[in-house]
Amino acid sequence: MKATRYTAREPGGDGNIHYPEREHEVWNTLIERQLKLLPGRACAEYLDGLDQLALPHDRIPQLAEINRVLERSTGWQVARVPALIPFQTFFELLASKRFPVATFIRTPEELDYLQEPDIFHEIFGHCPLLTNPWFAEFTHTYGQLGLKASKEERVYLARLYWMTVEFGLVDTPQGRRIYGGGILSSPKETLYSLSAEPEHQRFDPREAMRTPYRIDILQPIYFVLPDLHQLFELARQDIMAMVQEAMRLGLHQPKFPPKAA
Ligand SMILES: C[C@H](O)[C@H](O)[C@H]1CNc2nc(N)[nH]c(=O)c2N1
Ligand SMILES: N[C@@H](Cc1ccccc1)C(=O)O
Ligand SMILES: [Fe+2]
Repeated sequence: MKATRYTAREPGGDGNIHYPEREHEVWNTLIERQLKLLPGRACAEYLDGLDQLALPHDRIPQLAEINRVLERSTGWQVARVPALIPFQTFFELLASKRFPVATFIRTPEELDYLQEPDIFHEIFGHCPLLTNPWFAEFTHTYGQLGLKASKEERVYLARLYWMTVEFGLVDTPQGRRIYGGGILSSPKETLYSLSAEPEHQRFDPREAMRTPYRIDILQPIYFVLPDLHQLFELARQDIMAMVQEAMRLGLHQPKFPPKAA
């Protein structure tokens, strides 16, 4: 696990996390910037979830505020974690309808894009869609499968997650839209993902699982769902059989340069 450059903050005696003013300012800059960019770029289900969350602009929200909305809509909760967590913990959380939130926020220098999932990524990027029953069911099923999966199967499942929940796009009658939380929390990747620069492929679960990725660059390829309900359909199919097929067919060549050592 890559060492994180950030330190997650813990709650004080009153149960609240006390962030310094400069960190609330990063949140404010990020949310104001993204709220200008996302109309016409984020999918309707995400924007609906964002309305339900009614996130504050002037401060980093407390996890309890998020939980009140998630509890009411899909029964999900957010769970405070220190940073990137191991697969085992990650799948245990998702399998119990808890989403990991690392309680640190990026520095102004990394505002447009950072390699680690900070609180803005987890809350602004992922939580709005966790108010959507279909998306919540897919994520819950995914966690349960991950828990039962072998080490090698988990690597294929991670690619499926990466190409959907993290970096997925969806075609809609109004045009191509973003649903992946990893894009929605990055001003830079929001614009880049819908541009002609990256490759766009029609979503196929096996192809997604065969496609290697790096977490420290803008993605070279995005998979596009014909509609968001397809994720719900996928949760009802035999994903582990698709994992076996992807393993048998093997990995595609990486579309990115090897990571500088
Ligand atoms: C499967 C997924 O892509 C990734 O590997 C997991 C692992 N650990 C994580 N840890 C945190 N805090 N947040 C995440 O989104 C993830 N994602
Ligand atoms: N790159 C995302 C954060 C992220 C890190 C790692 C995995 C997924 C997303 C952002 O800048 O907001
Ligand atoms: Fe994420």
